Amino acid sequence: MKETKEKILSIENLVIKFSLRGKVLTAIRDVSLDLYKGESLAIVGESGSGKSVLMKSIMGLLDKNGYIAQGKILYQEKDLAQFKTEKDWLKIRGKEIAMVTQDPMTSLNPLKNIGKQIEEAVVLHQGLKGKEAYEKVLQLLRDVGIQDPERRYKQYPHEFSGGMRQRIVIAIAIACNPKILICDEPTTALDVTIQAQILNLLKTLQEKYQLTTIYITHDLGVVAKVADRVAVMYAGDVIEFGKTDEIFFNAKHPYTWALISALPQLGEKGKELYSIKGTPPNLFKEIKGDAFAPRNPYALKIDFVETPPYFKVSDTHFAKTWLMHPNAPKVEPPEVLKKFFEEGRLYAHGG
Ligand SMILES: Nc1ncnc2c1ncn2[C@@H]1O[C@H](COP(=O)(O)OP(=O)(O)OP(=O)(O)O)[C@@H](O)[C@H]1O
Repeated sequence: MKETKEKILSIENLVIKFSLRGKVLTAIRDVSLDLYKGESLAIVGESGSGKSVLMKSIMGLLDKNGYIAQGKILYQEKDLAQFKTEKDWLKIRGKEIAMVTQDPMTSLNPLKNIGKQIEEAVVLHQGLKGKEAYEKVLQLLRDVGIQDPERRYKQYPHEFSGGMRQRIVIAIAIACNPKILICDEPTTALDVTIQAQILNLLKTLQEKYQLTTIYITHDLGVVAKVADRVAVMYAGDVIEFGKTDEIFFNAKHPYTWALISALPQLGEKGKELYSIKGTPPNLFKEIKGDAFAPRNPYALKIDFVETPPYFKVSDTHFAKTWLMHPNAPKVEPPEVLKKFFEEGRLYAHGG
């Protein structure tokens, strides 16, 4: 992480619920999370763990049946959780906090050339006009690695490959001069080589435009490439967070162990890749204790009764697991992980 510790966004005790056919589902359960200026934070977790809902809440994009039941989202001395109208959100969305999603086709207009689409953002958010706006678009196209921008300006989304379209969406996001860029599975729909190029591009732009970035992903490979810090979500809660090395090579929550064990790099030749057994809890019901307990081979009795607090691993690393309690039995991570942790720590410290 960059050495600045200035907070740019603070989520405090956030609870988000959805009304569905007369019942209530709790998608975010008392989440607190700080985002620091200039950093790149990855939010990881299985499908349904609440990553997208959490991000949508900071952009005012929750579905109509969703609402913030409790908590704060503090940004520049404002509590975004209190925003009620679209007018409020328009001051933040795009302008201060922008988002790049998995499928660029849904954010691009198929009937307009891409130059005009980027130019609209430049005119609206940077107040440029005419030739100046046009030049800015060309510069943005170059910034996102699109060659021959004068010719490309006039082309339509269908004339670009998936990777190129993602670059255009990134150009539109950057055109708004946001402070925070949320990348929601930005490379999931792309093939592996293109994925790497897009991630490199995002890293370069983060430096150039001094962006704070949040990556939502279930791909720990992406995390390793781009993130300074990682927050691991399970069933609507952040169960562990820390610097990327701390999460990769010194994880403490058995759910994080399970996520890392499922990494393809850890697969043994001829053996099926590890996958987490069981299913996440029903979010319509109240969750008692540690939500992961029923799937956790290391679960203690207390895990089924009481929610663990955050235990401190280091100044930057916290884990919500009773295994960290001083009186808990000493439990070693799975064998395959121990080896990975040891080798990783050596590598991470340059030894
Ligand atoms: N509009 C909605 N109505 C009811 N439930 C919803 C709604 N939107 C999201 N949810 C529920 O909230 C929970 C969290 O969903 P979310 O999309 O944030 O998960 P995710 O971690 O982003 O998953 P994925 O990786 O699949 O995108 C899920 O149980 C989901 O079914």
